[in-house]
Amino acid sequence: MSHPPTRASESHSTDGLGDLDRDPMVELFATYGRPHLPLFVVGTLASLVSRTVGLVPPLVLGVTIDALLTGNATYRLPLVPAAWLPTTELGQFQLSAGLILASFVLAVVFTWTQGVSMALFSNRVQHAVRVSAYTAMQRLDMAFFDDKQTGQVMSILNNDVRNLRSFLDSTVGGAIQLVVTILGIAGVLFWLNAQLAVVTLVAVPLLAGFTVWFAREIRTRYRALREAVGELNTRLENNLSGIEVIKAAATEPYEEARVAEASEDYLERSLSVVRLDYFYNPTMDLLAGLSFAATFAVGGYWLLVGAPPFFSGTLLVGEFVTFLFLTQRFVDPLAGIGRIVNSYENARASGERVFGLAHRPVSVAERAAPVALDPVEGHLAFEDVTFGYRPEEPVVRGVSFEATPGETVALVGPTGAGKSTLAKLVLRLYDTDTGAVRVDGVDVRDASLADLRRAVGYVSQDVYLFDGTVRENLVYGAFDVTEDEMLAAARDAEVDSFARDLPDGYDTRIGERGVKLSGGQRQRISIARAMLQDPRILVLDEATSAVDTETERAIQRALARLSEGRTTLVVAHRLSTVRDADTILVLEDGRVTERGSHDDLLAEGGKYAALWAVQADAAVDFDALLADGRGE
Ligand SMILES: Nc1ncnc2c1ncn2[C@@H]1O[C@H](COP(=O)(O)OP(=O)(O)OP(=O)(O)O)[C@@H](O)[C@H]1O
Repeated sequence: MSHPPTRASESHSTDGLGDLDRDPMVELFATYGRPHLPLFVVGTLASLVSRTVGLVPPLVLGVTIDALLTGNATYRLPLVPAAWLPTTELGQFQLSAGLILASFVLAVVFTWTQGVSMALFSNRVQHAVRVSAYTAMQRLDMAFFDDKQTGQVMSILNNDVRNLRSFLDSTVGGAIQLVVTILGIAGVLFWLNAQLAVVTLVAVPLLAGFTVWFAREIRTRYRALREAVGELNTRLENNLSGIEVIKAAATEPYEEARVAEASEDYLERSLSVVRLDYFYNPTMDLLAGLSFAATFAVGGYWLLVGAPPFFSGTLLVGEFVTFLFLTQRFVDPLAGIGRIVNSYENARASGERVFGLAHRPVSVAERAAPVALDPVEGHLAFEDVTFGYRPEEPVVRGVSFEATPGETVALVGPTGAGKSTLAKLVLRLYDTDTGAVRVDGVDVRDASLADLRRAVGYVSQDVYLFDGTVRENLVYGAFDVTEDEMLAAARDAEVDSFARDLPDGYDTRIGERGVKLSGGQRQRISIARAMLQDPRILVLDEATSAVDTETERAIQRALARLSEGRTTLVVAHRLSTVRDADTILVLEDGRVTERGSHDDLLAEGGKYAALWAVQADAAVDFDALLADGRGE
């Protein structure tokens, strides 16, 4: 399973994503959260108010007990001037009951406001993060996509982005409430009885230290887990795409085992998170419980026996009840810190992956001031080009050739010789290691990428069609063509003949990747697409797969119409294409070993001539012939 590193992974760490220069969570808030700050502020304030209001019932309860039930103190409410308070006991009791009721109603209203604001905030941020992660992904080098499995990228764009949302939605609100509650209650506890508060808070440093350890431990486990989600997605995505092969080869049990293996790996890593969580959470609960028990023991002793050693003053029953209520509200959130740290670290691992896409350096990028290629004449030149997918293993070596506008250059050679790679270099899907590819004399690295790719039409070996109608696929990339132009191209590319017979004509949906069409039909749609793009330079990677003679002829006619008057670089598998080319390059192991027109090469009597002499079929078996030529 291990591959030697390629360009995509050599300069990067574990997962081939870019290194972030700041914490992913800072990036999340500073870049994506900021535009929706009002929602966040409303949510936070609502959360603060609902928590503060929540403190009212225990305070009122304590005061009521001490003033009205035990009669140990006068009826006093914090922050309320004594003159405003009722003087009769019944009036005071009614005020207490009213305050308790009002505080519950207000808490509900503000909790609702907080929930709605945070849900809007998190969903909007999710949308912005997803769109920007997609944009970042799209600009990455082809080398990234060669290396990275679709499932991994999908899991970043889907699962990891969603993970960030659920963190913002449930955890951020919870964390703010928690901080407010802990700080607020700690303050009130000190205000009520500083000596007893020390007993309650003595557990806090322990809890904090333990939580820091937990956060560190769980971070690496979450990173591994996010990776495993990607691996599992990759497996599933591969199998869905290859379902036909699986069924045809009857490899269902084998694939089930492979999916089970990936799922088990995911399970293992989830469990490693869960195990840590299940050690941490009860320990936190225990420490919090001890803090409550200690408060109860010390306060109870104080009430029953008198001030314990090192303590002074008196404690009232109502005060103690308030204190215990608040202590309970203090220790519960303490125990909840774990859930928040957990969710934070999970989101952080997702954030690293999502923002890693944007921070990944791109080598095939436009210069600051790119040269416009508009209009294009169509002069194409390769100057001593060397390129390898891994720089130490060149697959194109010192290739030079030139095609003046309107000329056709055919590339022939055995499989793996580097023909398709040369074709891709014209589009600048990769950058050359040495030498240069020039269009109209401009090095493609200096040219505007959009101009370059508009100027070069590419009909690849494996035609990719999008799920959609025939019409949508025809006009893909040339969206503003008229109906007549579309129909003319469809006729020229011999699409019209079959499109009209489809159930809904041009509006027939062709399925994912165009599965509802035959290979030859897909090929012709891609030729029509190139016609509508009307490029000055054409790169044709002829399909090697055999089609029937009639289809073959239709494709040939379509290609001939398409390449008319355009500079054409064709990876040729058919004699007709080769014979009519202005220049033929024989490529072997990345090098040009013969070059010239068909007649020149025949006269030369080299490998091409030998090949031609024995070639009887329409498709050329360069492999066998060149092997014969070498006397192997
Ligand atoms: N994306 C890639 N990443 C790494 N290596 C690649 C990649 N694409 C092709 N190669 C390797 O580069 C070499 C040249 O491949 P290329 O597709 O250019 O050959 P070709 O002459 O077009 O072959 P064919 O006639 O079979 O299409 C091969 O050894 C191949 O394994």
